[in-house]
Amino acid sequence: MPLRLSTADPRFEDGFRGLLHAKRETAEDLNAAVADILADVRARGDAAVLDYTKRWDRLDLTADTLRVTAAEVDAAVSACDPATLDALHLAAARIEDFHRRQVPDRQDYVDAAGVRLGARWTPVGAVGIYVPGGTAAYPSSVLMNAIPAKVAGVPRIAMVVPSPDGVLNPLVLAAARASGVTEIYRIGGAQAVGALAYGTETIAPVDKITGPGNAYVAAAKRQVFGTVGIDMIAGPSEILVVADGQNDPAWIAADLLSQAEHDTSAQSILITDDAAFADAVARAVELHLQTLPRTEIAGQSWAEHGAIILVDSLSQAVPLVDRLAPEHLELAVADPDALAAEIRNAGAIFLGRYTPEAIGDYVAGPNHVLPTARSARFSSGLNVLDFMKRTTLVGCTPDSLRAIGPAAVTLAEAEGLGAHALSVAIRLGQGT
Ligand SMILES: NC(=O)c1ccc[n+]([C@@H]2O[C@H](COP(=O)([O-])OP(=O)(O)OC[C@H]3O[C@@H](n4cnc5c(N)ncnc54)[C@H](O)[C@@H]3O)[C@@H](O)[C@H]2O)c1
Ligand SMILES: N[C@H](CO)Cc1c[nH]c[nH+]1
Ligand SMILES: [Zn+2]
Repeated sequence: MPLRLSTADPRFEDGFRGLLHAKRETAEDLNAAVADILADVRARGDAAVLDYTKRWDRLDLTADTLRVTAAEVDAAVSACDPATLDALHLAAARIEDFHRRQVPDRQDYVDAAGVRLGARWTPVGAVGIYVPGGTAAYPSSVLMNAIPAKVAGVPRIAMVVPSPDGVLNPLVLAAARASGVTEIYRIGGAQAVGALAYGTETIAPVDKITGPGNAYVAAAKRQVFGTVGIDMIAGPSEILVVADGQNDPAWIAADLLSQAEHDTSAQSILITDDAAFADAVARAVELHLQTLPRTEIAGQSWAEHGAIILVDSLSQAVPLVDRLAPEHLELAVADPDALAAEIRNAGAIFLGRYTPEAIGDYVAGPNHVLPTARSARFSSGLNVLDFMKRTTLVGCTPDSLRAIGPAAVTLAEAEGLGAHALSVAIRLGQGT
């Protein structure tokens, strides 16, 4: 049974702290194991990557077979069902269209003192995309990572995907082709992250690594941060549905299970103001679980991390939503815009009864790589700017330097930094 809570519950006062994912800590021994793998990859390059791939993915590669060839990608694309490829291309086109609107304009102006100011955006030079492949492969996640990089203008997009026992999902390779990936390596885990960060004889280092993965991948991304940039540490999926009693319970139950089926630690929560509806959703979840394919994962997730919260009125949902800061928020209510306007913290909001979260996972257009574990309080989903850098521009003339330079000299002297003061003053004819 998932947790049943109401406003009468004493835990309501503290925002149901027990529901928050505070326990998702990486174990120290896992961190140590990952540090060893990274150090080994740094020291031994390809040889270390090949050893770990043999050990963890049961795949005996050589430096020559690490990279997936263009002919293999051709064969994979031919092996895909045409209708599935059509769906993939529709998704890719919609995702690209949405992300194109995020490309920033160059900003340039001359201020009142005559100083030229501005900022220019340049793409990251090389990006590594991690595609998890141990137990489930997500072609949609390839699109969501690679397309914003392509739209940003990143010239080199290197993808890594583990190939346990030599098996690669053809649709993952088709997605790579559809989204502008320039090279693919059949490796995974911490060793793949290390290869992308430090480079090996075969794999040139990248500047930034994005993409989800298991605990080893997440720990490796944390440890290489600084050597390279990373996007975020995306944890298990989360869905929070705020629904009134006018919804079909079977629809809402399916929505809750859509994220529960990702992972046994995924979190699915319903907040409603209708007790009879809450009961009906709980029953509908049990019914769906009898027929769905990933029922073991979804059932465990729902039992251990599912919750139904009964509130007196839906306005009481607002502070709870903000406190839980969910990755995905569905507002299945009559006026979703009014409720959305009240909410500060959510990775993505799905408005109205006809907008299931799953539409955003695949074809809506916005990115499905979103902040989890309450990080929507301070961060946003993956986007084009994650693949670009902003460089500010300043240009003074003799006159504009004369206008603002003396204040810089004064502040430099106040900080006791003589060379700073001199480098301005000397141009004003004041230094020696
Ligand atoms: N948030 C998202 O958008 C999103 C999308 C897809 C997947 N995911 C998550 O990604 C994860 C995928 O995990 P996965 O395991 O299936 O694939 P994975 O590709 O992340 O990990 C597989 C690799 O883990 C390494 N590994 C396994 N056991 C190891 C050990 N004992 N020591 C060292 N390395 C080891 C191996 O190198 C293997 O190649 C899941 O947690 C899933 O929820 C998240
Ligand atoms: N919902 C996941 C992110 O939390 C992304 C995904 C991929 N495929 C299906 N769903
Ligand atoms: Zn999903």
